[in-house]
Amino acid sequence: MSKKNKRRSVRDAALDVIIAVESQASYSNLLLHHAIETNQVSKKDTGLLTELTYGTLQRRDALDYFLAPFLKGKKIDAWVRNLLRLSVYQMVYLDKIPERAIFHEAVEIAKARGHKGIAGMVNGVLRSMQREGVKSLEDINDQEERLAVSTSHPVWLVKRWVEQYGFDKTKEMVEVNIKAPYQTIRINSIVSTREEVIEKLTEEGFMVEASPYVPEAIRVLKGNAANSPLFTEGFYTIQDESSMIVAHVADIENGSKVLDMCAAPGGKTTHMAEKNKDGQVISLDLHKHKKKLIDENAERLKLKNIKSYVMDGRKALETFEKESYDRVLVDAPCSGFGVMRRKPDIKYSKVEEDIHRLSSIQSELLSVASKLVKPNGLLLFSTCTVDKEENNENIVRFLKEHPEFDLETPQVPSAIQPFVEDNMLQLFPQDIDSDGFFIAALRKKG
Ligand SMILES: C[S@@+](CC[C@H](N)C(=O)[O-])C[C@H]1O[C@@H](n2cnc3c(N)ncnc32)[C@H](O)[C@@H]1O
Repeated sequence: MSKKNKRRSVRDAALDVIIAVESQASYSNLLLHHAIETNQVSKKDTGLLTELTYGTLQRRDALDYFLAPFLKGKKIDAWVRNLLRLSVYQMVYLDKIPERAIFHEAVEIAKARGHKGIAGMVNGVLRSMQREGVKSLEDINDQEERLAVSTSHPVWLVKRWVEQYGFDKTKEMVEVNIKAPYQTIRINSIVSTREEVIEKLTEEGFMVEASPYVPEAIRVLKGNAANSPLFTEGFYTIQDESSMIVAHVADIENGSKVLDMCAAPGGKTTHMAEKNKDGQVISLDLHKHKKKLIDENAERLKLKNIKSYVMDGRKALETFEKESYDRVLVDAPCSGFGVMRRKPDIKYSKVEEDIHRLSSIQSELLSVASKLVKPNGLLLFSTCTVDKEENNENIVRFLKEHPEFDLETPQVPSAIQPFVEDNMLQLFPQDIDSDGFFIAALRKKG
């Protein structure tokens, strides 16, 4: 079969990704990447595929709110609900797609996946919505609930954030969370400079600019940097700007012994290894398939000073010697509320109980890490989440239980300094238009 024959309509491909995300088969970014890589839609349609998939996932609750009066509690299959969501997303939020094209595609997909009866129902719902218009979000009286539905965040999470950070900050955050993120890359300082990479990518037709916040970061405004040969040749790594700040805070002296306890896929391990050419980085991860990602990244970036192990960080003391590392990083498993822009499924899969469970794992990892740091060494704690229980409160408790540590002012790039508060860095996604992220640096007394 020729490649052309294998191609499917862009909306059909988007629907598959949305259905798989809902059934928790995988993360949206991985599924979307797979659909593009396996050439399911033509190159020119990849932008639309991304927009339809992310848009529908990002706005799920608002779309359900618009659909509810037309479904009148009718029981429908998950794929039909998702087809309706996909169609309503285009009707309400995209103005370049003619409604007749949306209806036609929806009916064709419904016929192909179901039968004529379902196609008729889908057509009926969409045409009624077109005729009668959608319900206003202003009809929701409670302002926190309105904010939650209009930006499709769980109500409990919006209420929790309002309590922790106030209404205005929460509003800014949830509004940014539904905007498309752009890609950023971190140059490999061992093989190149930021200027050289910018020049080469521009020659290849990418639209890029230097990050105003992180010295080794480049923002990719047009194009997918994973498709450039420079990526395969190890000139850079795809990584969010917020994540890059960790290696700055680690303040590594070349020749140090570094332990990264939760290291896969190796974003921070490789960054720290680049800053520690004559030293060593030991990288642990709980999962075998993830350790492989660390090794692949180290090889691609031509870094020889990384040694990885499959290991539960909480058991690291059974293998590694006490007080033998200059730097220990706990880039902990977390609720991931800072990366909802790139992984919208996080909004629908996490429950409040996850926060308590994760916070206690983080605390266990910190406790083990504290024993592995040398006197005068630094213990670094980071998460890609926005939640006080997982972040600030873990650090405050740690300091109470470990008087041998002091909380140190984190050494962040100068443009990030305004965001440091009480010697901890909690970045919100709206701060530098990047992932929400938390970092604390704990110095073991000499
Ligand atoms: C936030 S991610 C790390 C991202 C990584 N530091 C980077 O910059 O690319 C957390 C990682 O911790 C791993 N993990 C979860 N629990 C762990 C544990 N008890 N010990 C070691 N690794 C763990 C997960 O498999 C996941 O890869």
